[in-house]
Amino acid sequence: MIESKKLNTRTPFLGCIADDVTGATDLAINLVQGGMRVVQMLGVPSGEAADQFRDVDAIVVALKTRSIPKENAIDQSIKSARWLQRVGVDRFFFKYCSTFDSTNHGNIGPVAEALMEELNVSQTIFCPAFPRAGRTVYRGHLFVGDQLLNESGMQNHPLNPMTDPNLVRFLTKQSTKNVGLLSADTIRTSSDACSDRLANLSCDGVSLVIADAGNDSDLATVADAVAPMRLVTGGSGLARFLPQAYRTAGDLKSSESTAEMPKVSGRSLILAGSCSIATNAQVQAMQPNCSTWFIDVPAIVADSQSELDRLKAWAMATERDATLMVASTSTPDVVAKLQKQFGAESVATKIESFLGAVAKMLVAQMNVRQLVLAGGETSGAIVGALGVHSLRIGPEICVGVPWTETIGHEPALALALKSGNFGSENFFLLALEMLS
Ligand SMILES: Nc1ncnc2c1ncn2[C@@H]1O[C@H](COP(=O)(O)OP(=O)(O)OP(=O)(O)O)[C@@H](O)[C@H]1O
Ligand SMILES: O=C(O)[C@@H](O)C(=O)CO
Repeated sequence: MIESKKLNTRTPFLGCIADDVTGATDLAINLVQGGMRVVQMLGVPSGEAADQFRDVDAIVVALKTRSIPKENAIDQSIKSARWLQRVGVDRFFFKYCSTFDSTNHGNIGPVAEALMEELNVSQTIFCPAFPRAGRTVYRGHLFVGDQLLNESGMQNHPLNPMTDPNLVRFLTKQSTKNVGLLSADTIRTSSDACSDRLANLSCDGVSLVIADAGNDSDLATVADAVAPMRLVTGGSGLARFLPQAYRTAGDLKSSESTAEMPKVSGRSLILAGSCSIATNAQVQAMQPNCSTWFIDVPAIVADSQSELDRLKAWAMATERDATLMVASTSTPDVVAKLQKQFGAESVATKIESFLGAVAKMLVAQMNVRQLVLAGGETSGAIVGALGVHSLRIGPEICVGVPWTETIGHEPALALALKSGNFGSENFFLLALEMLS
């Protein structure tokens, strides 16, 4: 018996596929806090894995697939899953946003179904709840703090406005398989009761199961119940409890996980492309502490190179060590106007690639080495422009946001990738003070 458990424990054990880069670092820090040694990769990984993952329990692959056409999202997710299988991982986790960011067409349902087929899985769980960040699910309805999802500000999201808080109904629209619920009543009975309920749902032909969760104790119970599943899907709230569940099941060895501060000195830069309520407040609160450039969106649509040149001249004229902040962050009325004028997708892409070019220029020419990025799509575009391929996870700045340090990137950079809605009003200052 002991012998077979020994054979079951392997490193890397868990392979994760995240649909955006801030979500990936959120997942990574939660796995580290759960006691796993984690490496984060950016983009679909390729090549053979050498010895580099021998001392790693989990690999987190950060994609940028949340808001792209679903065929493309499926393709990148499956390629990542195949690479993870080649590396030898045993269990898989598909990470999406704790606010279930998606549309009636996907990509959460379609990607999950494609992964199920690839991994030969007949049932999986959908557990976005992240109570420490205020996201809870009750009777299949998603709340942000005290508000239903569709009244939380997420109804104004620039790319995926969330207008239906009923996740069973919403996931059904995106999926081909039957959707059911693992309710709080069952979860609060026991993890065995959850396993029984999952088995009964499976007999009834239900393959996709939304899980309620109102607190960390619910998540720990769900984690115990889903530990045997080859594929689990959800937010980082559940992921925080999976390492212990795998250890209790005898599938994962205990290991020493560390989260060291990045040791990178140089100039600091904040780049904000999120238009969430939290980021709007954070950008406003940071202004007295830095030199700020607000992006003129019509001007970058017309001629982004001239705007980049203007921005460079502004940056050169700032005090030598001043923190710089460049933001497109706007209120919903301004966003709606710009989207009407230029098209939602096109304006988003222009802003993302402009911010990517700003980051590249300021790192290359102005000794910027410490970057705080706000927004998942935004961060994905910027790390892509910088050519960052993997990250070491450092200590947590606030729930779901760690400092990270680039691996194998010249020059080394300290990066904080903040999910749009995470962090208190003084997040940017807090983050930079941790480095000083
Ligand atoms: N002023 C603006 N008008 C229209 N679109 C904008 C504006 N500023 C930013 N955007 C776009 O809105 C999108 C914001 O998405 P992003 O993922 O970066 O933030 P978020 O959704 O708040 O964060 P997260 O995904 O981490 O929750 C980006 O594609 C960005 O380019
Ligand atoms: O789950 C969350 O809320 C975040 O990790 C995220 O994915 C936001 O982009």
